[in-house]
Amino acid sequence: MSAFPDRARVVIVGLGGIVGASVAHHLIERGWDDIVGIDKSGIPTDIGSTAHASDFCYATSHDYLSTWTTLYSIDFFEKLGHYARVGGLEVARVGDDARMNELKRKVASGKAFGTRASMISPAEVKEKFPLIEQDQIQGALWDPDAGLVIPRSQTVAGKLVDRAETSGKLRAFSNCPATSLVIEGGRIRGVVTPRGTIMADLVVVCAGLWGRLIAEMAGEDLPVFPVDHPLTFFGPYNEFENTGKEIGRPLLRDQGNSAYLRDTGDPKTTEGGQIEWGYYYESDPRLCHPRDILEKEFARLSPSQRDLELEDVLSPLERAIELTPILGELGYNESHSFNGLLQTTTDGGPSIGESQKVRGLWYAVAIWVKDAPGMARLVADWITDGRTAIDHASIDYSRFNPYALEAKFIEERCVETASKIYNPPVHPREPFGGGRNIRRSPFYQREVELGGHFMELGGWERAHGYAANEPLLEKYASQIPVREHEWDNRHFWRVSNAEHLEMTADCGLINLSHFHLTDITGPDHVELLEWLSAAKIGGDGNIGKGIYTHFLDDEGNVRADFTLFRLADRIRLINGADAGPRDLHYMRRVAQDRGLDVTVTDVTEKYVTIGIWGPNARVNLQKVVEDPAALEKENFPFAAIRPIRIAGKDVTAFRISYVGEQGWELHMAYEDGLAVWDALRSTGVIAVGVETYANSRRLEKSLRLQNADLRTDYNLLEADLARPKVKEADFRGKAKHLEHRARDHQPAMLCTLILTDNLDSNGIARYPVGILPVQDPETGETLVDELGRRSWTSSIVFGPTIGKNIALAYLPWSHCQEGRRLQVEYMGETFPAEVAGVGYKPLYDPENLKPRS
Ligand SMILES: NCCCC(=O)O
Repeated sequence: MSAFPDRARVVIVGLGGIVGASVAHHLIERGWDDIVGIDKSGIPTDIGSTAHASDFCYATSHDYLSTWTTLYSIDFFEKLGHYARVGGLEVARVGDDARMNELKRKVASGKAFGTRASMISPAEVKEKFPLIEQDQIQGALWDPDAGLVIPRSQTVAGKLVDRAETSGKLRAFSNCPATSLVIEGGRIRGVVTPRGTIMADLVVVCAGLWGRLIAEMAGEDLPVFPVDHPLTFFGPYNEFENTGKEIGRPLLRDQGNSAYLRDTGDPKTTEGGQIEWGYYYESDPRLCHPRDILEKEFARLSPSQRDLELEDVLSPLERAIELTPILGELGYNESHSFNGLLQTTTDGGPSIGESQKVRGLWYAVAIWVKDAPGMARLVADWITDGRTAIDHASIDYSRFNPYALEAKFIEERCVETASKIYNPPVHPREPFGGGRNIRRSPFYQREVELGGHFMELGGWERAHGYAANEPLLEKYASQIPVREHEWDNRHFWRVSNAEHLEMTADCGLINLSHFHLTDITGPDHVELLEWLSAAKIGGDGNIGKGIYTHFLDDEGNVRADFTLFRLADRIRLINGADAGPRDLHYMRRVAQDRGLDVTVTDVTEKYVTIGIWGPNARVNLQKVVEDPAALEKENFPFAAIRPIRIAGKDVTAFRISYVGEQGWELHMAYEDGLAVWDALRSTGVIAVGVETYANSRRLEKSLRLQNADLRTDYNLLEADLARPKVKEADFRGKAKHLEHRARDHQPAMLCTLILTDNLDSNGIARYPVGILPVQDPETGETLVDELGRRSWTSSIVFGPTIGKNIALAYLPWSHCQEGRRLQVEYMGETFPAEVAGVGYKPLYDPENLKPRS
């Protein structure tokens, strides 16, 4: 063993798990050396979740990033000779139509993201998996590429570490916990261990179940929580003895019963042939704070394998025996069964990326085995290049607002996500029930009185529509279909579409208090934003203007989309609630890296915003402002910002529109908000729910949303957001952007699609939600562009003014023709679609005359 080092380029905390080992491997692959890995246990770990994981790899999911990371991992494990591609089943029991529909949706997501999952009949299931009672099921998803890491991910972790050590680029130290971090001037300097302090430029925390304890050393928290997960064993099961098969049968998921099953294969190649049956406590998840995880010497099996009472799982086990009677025939191996700890998280995603507080401290926590090599590849690329092969917004630790890193919130949300690991299916629009009412606008009580239908974003309670507007349903009945399919209608309120139409005919107020607001001040604030933004920011002519622009990454791809106010002494960035926190941390880091003297401050809770839009926006606003003439078209040009006064309060009015109508965003101090709301409502203008703003009118206007339609997977020209001219000043991504402009066409374009017919095979009109693969009707295959990127609906909604389902999707250049016929797949059925516009193409008011009226 090498001498204990006192310095390294990188220290990995938690090297012994599959995540730590994979990070070491990928950093080395990206050219890093002088890496030290430490682990509080053995290497490979004998106490972490890698030591007991079931090692499933199912790639098919509704999340593109996790499909990508799992497919990458499968390939990685297979190349190492450690993957059994036995295939995986997910069954729907007779009577469980919700599960059956979910499986069909999953197959569609698989087609969108590139898996080979398909639906198969009960007879086909029986053929693949003879242990099943065929009459218990109505169908199944079959993924031929699902499988298991063999013999265990723990073995792979050991092998990766051995290889890395052999390369001379990694030194590994087991039984060496991190006891504190050395942090100076907001930067990581090293890790303290009982064996000595290792100074380092970078520290990557891969400590899995104990990750929160390491984050605490940096004064921050991770939104993750270990949760019990019963793993039970039945045997002996020696059907595959001497067959040479590591694993004999496909994997079986029975999510309707919150359970799964697998065999452990040939006893000669494993620990003895058994069947593993696993379960998730979904009605009563049992969290275990990392502080309460036992030390090794006190644990019966290991700290992450906690004792299990069979009675706790008896009733789901009985249901499992109905499906797979063999479980009742084999003996229960009590001594080998346990509650394995796995990580659950507040939003289902891991915590990856640089610390919010300490530069050079990175987290890679809450990663399942199936994603570990893929996530490690992203981490290594991110650390090395500042970007990753696919957009990483959904895993970035910077995505969390401060309230989302508080203990109570973490616990509430983790309980909720733990209760939804398998069942019931999660609707794409499903709001969280826990961790609510964190942020309420000053008009919240008024909205409650109006019968607001609330969902949450960025901690804000947002009304998507108001019961008080239901009388409008009669007025617009012919334009607002009743959604007969429960799934299409879930978490949707028909009144929202009536509000949409009323705003179009007259005027409406929209509560936009959820905007994430960041003030950038200091001598270099313009220089920072000039460097980051594609639009020109500097120059006195821009003072008093609102500017819509983007941050690009070094590849010229879109990483942020927002408006900003160029004020005399500051820039205020107005951002989506979802995207804002990441952009705030990004600006701070870039300013620091470039040595700029700026202060970046989150002012989200200090100000609120109301939108007033519609053909009568001006006349209504003129009724309550102190100087009505100032609102006249000639006095208040489009995109201008002007101070106005309403109800004796100072308001910053911004003439802009995300809903394609005449009107303003009105920004004011939080404490002035209620008076302004009441004054505006006194004119008789209705409150319009945020559904119109965020979804229905947005898509009628072909407007793009960051983290849905805009991602770093596509460039600014593909998103059709490039300006006519490129600004003089240099900016991040400019060189690549110029290269993109020089092409005669882009590999793909973000297009507007309409569903030309939405009747399903039962004659029911459908209003699809979620991810739908976009296919060529000739072949039935999902479209793929020349860079291998697949086409799916990044947004989809019914537009009541247009009377059709409208979607946005990136299409390969070969299919970018207006009128081109396509199809989309939803719940096992295909619907004809058509390209309504290549690139940015509003279907409502295509000339954009209304906002400028
Ligand atoms: N803990 C076992 C994982 C099972 C699954 O991936 O469904």
